[in-house]
Amino acid sequence: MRAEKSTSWHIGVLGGSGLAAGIGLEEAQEIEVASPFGAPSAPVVTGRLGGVRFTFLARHGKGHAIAPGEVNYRANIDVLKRCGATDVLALSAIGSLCEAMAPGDMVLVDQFIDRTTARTGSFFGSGLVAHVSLADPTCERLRTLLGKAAGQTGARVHPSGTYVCIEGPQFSTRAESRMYQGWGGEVIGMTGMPEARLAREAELPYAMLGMVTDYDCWRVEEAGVEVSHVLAVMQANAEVARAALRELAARLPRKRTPAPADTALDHALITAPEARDSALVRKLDAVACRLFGERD
Ligand SMILES: CSC[C@H]1O[C@H](OP(=O)(O)O)[C@H](O)[C@@H]1O
Ligand SMILES: Nc1ncnc2[nH]cnc12
Repeated sequence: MRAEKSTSWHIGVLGGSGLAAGIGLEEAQEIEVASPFGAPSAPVVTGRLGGVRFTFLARHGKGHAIAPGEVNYRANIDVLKRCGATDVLALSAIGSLCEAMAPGDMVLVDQFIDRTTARTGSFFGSGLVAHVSLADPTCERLRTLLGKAAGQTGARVHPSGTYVCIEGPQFSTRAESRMYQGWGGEVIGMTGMPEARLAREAELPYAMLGMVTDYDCWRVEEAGVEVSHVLAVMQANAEVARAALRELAARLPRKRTPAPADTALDHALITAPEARDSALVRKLDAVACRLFGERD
C-alpha cells in the first residue's frame, strides 16, 4: 500500500463561472492529463502561489462550453488526484436563498442538499461497492483557513452555508426556490454535487468558496435571476477570489498534517476481494491509490 499523503500541500482548484481564465498562478504550465473516466473539462494549469503548489481546472471548460449537467465530474476529480492534489477547493457562483447572504458576499459552504437527477455520482459500482460517509461533506480545516483568507480581502464572509444543488441548466421556479428555503437551503447552485461526493470517495478534503451573485427568484417583488447578473457579479469578484487564494497560500501551515477525508475509504469497501471487478479496480489507481495504487 502507498504511504500517506505528502506533508506538502498541493491544492487542486475547480474554477467555475467567471473563473475560466484561471487564478493567476506563477510558473504556470498547461498539461493535458488523461483519465480512465473520460475527458476532463480542460487541460489543467499547474503552478505556484507563494511557495504552494496549485493545480487549476476550469469546471466548464475553455470558453464555458460545458453545461453543469454535462461536466465530467469523475474525470475532473480523478485528474486532480492524478496530478498529486492533496486537497480540493471549489470556486462557484451561487444564488442566495436568504436575506443575510447578499450579492458580493462569500459563503464557505459546509453542507449540501442534492437535487441533481442525471449525473454519475460515484467512482464505485457493481464489482466494487463502496459506501463512504458524507455526513460532513466538506473539510473543516480547509474551510476555516479559507474563511480567514477570504476575510482579508475585505469581502463579507459567511463561515457556513447549506447549498442546494439543482440539475439545471434552467434556474428554479419561484415555488421551488421557496421550497428550498423551507428545507434549510441558504444558497443554490448547479455544480457542488456530485463534485463534493466524488472528492470524498477520492479521499480529497473538499471546500467550496461560493460567491453570491443573485437572490435567485424567491423575492416576489423582484425579477428572477438571469445569467447576465451572475456574470456581472462574478467578473467583479474574480479578483477577490484570486486574492483569497493568495492569502490562503500564505496562511497554510508549513507542513500538511492528515485530515479525516484522507482515509475516507478505510471502512467503505464492502465487496469481497474475490468478487471484485479487476477492470474497475485498475481504473481506481489514482482515486483509491492508497488501497489499489502501485505497490512500492
Ligand atoms: C452562469 S449561471 C449558472 C452556473 O453558475 C454556477 O456555476 P459554477 O458553480 O461552476 O460557478 C452554477 O452552478 C451554474 O452552473
Ligand atoms: N440562482 C442560481 N441558481 C442556480 N445556480 C446559480 N448560480 C448562480 N446563481 C444561481
